[in-house]
Amino acid sequence: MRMPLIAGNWKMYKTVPETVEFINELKKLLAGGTGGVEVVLCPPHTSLGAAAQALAGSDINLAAQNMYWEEQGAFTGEISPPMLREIGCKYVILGHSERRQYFGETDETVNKKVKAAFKHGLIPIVCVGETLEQRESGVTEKVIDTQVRGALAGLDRTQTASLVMAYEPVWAIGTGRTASDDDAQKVNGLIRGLLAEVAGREAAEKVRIQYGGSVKPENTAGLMGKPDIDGALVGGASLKPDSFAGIIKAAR
Ligand SMILES: O=C(CO)COP(=O)(O)O
Repeated sequence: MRMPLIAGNWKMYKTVPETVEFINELKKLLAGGTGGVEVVLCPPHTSLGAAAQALAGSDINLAAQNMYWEEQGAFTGEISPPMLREIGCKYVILGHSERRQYFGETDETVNKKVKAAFKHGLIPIVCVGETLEQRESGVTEKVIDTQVRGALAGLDRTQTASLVMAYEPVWAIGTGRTASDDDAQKVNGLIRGLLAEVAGREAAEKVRIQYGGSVKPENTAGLMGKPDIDGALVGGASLKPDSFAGIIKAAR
């Protein structure tokens, strides 16, 4: 059985005091435990240290939203995998559509980052997803195929089995327009099939594949009821402790 994984991607929101306040509130809301659901918070880099301290002793894990692939060097403005490990991250989101769209990330750079994550003991949450234009022109499957194979090129089976995938259709991000449960399942199932092709069925069955795009407490249970949807990567609804806790509870 795959343990559901609910991750809150805060994007470029929350100062340090806001981060600490959120975590203290969330811990109260989840005082009875996370109920067999793995919970991950992905604050901006500036809040990671404070988040790690506030989360100490809880079973909530920490993720970064991005990183560079080199260990150190003259790369102004970048953060390395060992720096994320040192500050307490277990996961790192890689290849988010906003990184691809606004910061020039490609399947090649995502692949370098995925390999660097594994080298330094971080678990990548690899994001893939089509734009509205691509969906409407009928190339969703092709886009997902290219992104999945590109991101995972050169990984061994053990690495592939341990990563997390997130299907985030770009047209559903921040728009209030969620993919239907069936549409999300269709692409998540496609992703699992691709994982089986590149790493074998046994590895593919271990991978948690999240859905992301306007996830809210009200639509979580329907999505989670689908066989290949193993969690959610939540943006807007992860910014308030009560709605994020509502999603975690609905995923149980
Ligand atoms: O991009 C997302 C999570 O990474 C989804 O964002 P929203 O939940 O705000 O649509």
